[in-house]
Amino acid sequence: MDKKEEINELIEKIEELNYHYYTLDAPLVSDGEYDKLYDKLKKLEKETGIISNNSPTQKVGGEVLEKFQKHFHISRLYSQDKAQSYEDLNDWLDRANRLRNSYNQSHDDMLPELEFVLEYKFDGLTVNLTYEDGKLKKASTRGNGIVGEEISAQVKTIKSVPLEIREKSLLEIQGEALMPLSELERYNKENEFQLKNARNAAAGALRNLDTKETRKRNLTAYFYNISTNNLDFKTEEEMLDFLKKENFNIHPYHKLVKTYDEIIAELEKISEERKDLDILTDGVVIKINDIRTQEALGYTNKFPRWSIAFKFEAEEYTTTLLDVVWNVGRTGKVTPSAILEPVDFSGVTVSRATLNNYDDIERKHVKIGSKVFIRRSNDVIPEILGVVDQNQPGTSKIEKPSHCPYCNTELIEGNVHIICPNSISCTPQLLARMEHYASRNAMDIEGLSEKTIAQLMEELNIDDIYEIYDLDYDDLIKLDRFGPKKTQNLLDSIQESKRRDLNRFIYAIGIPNVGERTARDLANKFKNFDNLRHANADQLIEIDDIGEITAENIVEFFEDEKISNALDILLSKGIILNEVEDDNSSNELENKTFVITGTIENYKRDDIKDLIEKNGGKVSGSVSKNTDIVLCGQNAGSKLTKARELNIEVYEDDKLFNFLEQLEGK
Ligand SMILES: NC(=O)c1ccc[n+]([C@@H]2O[C@H](COP(=O)([O-])OP(=O)(O)OC[C@H]3O[C@@H](n4cnc5c(N)ncnc54)[C@H](O)[C@@H]3O)[C@@H](O)[C@H]2O)c1
Ligand SMILES: [Zn+2]
Repeated sequence: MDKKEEINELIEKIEELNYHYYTLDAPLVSDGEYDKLYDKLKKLEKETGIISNNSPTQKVGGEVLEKFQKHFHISRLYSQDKAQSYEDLNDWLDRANRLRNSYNQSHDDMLPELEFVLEYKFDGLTVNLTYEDGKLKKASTRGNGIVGEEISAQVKTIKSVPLEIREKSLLEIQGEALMPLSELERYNKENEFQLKNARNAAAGALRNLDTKETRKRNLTAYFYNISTNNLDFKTEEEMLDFLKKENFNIHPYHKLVKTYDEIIAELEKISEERKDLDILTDGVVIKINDIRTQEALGYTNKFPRWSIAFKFEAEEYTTTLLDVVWNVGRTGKVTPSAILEPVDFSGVTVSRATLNNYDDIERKHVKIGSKVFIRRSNDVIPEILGVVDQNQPGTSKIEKPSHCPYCNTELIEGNVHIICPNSISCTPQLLARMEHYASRNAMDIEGLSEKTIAQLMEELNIDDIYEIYDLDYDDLIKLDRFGPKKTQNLLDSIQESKRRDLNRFIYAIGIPNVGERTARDLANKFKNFDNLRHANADQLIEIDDIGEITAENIVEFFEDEKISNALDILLSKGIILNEVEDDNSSNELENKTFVITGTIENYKRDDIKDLIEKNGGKVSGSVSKNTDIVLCGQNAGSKLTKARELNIEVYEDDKLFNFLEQLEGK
């Protein structure tokens, strides 16, 4: 195929994708895949010089739907030029500097050294608000940058959008409407109709004539730009200040930097932190701070020359679901795991994804052979967001298993999960229980890894945890990969694990719903294991964080004859539990919630968490109005910003270290 044909084909394909994305709010491919096609087109256009006015590279995407009133923007709205690498960013900086220098050579009113404001690139739907006489007159989508769709009623469902402001002159204010990820999760739990992704969920909500539906999605919005000739801002920062004073929601993250190195340092930080945010961001927008420089640099057909969007690696992809396998966990839960056509996720090949439970499969209409959207955040196993097309031909239903794939026992239906009730001899259950017992935060038996446990089960017929205490040198030395040293080390660590704190043991035996924290509470209250075994539900509920269900779980666990016998045998192996004494822990931090952020020199996060919990406090992963104190190390990011915003007490530097030392001294 010659290049011209290839260009035409790409244009056609991209136009189709644009239509599904911008007009229908239901994309056919992930952004990463779209960007690849787009970049290919740009490259071919550059190579051949054939650039049609109609090419998607030459215009802002998004046609208006008939069902909406057309809205003509007073000032044009633009897209953003993109940098996918530091090299691209450097090129942009060079260009901006060249443009500034050439301006300065021919003008007396010299432009200042470049400074940049960094903001999140919010991944939602652009909204343009028109204010006149201090009142919100109209709200519209961006559309193609010249004409958008009027969506005033829809935008007014966003509680934070001010209906009145103090400034009386005519203003157009741009921001991005977003559906918080927590809201997306809530919505999908509560509704039959499943939203696949927060970006399309926000766009679909605002471009919906039924404002009841818009309201149900609890959107939020962040604002970042004003187009006007009536106000005289000198810098981007001044403009943001103005927005803030007028009660627009502006994101607490915006940072003024001067050098390329500073920009890179921020990008590195944000690429990590954004994963903790409750909104989607697909990059950082880097804008020249000085407004006069912005004006001097101007615009292309499609974007400002004075700003650029640095895009992060895509987190979403599409691929085909090939099969579903069912795994059995420690408590007998049988959960589905999707086998995918391998897909390259910025360097990592992904071939599996979680599917939570059978309800999840049904709700998301996932079938064998479905083309699915998957999302990978942090390092966790990717999840399946939904299918591209519910009515895709050639797919087949995923059957719900009736018998355990491992032990063939008939499965029972739990609340949400299917359960294999054979806790005695179902291999994966046993293996997971033993692995949990031996894990670092439980009995901490070094060397007793999943792999070794599997080996012991298979070759020595170990089928309950107490049997490990009977192992001797001769048993182990004959196993594959076991030399004298490894054998002795494992025997030593098994011996050593016989003496542990009571709370570790309570955690290790795997009572349903009893995590580390509850185990500690139980140990503190009941002092020794016997008291706990004979506790009744009323006594258990006296503990703050234990509700009726957990209390019931605990009582049932100890009443179970098989469990009780196994525990008796286990204890008879010479396990000595350090009973909790009153002065062993303090309740100094009772009812206080802490958040840890940044790197704290000489301390591991887990250890700090331990210290706080030992003293009765709680540690949470995110800052909210329920946070009492934020412990702040180096390179702290958005959590710190949020803490300052909410006026939450922050311990850092000396104060932080004094506090930790005091706790350690307890
Ligand atoms: N999956 C698909 O099929 C498909 C199809 C079309 C487009 N897309 C996605 O959309 C992108 C192109 O869309 P686009 O042209 O709207 O550009 P864009 O979304 O990449 O960037 C421009 C937009 O960013 C917004 N923005 C967010 N935060 C901002 C901030 N702090 N300051 C300024 N602007 C901010 C503005 O609304 C602006 O219009 C593609 O790269 C792709 O990721 C995907
Ligand atoms: Zn089973």
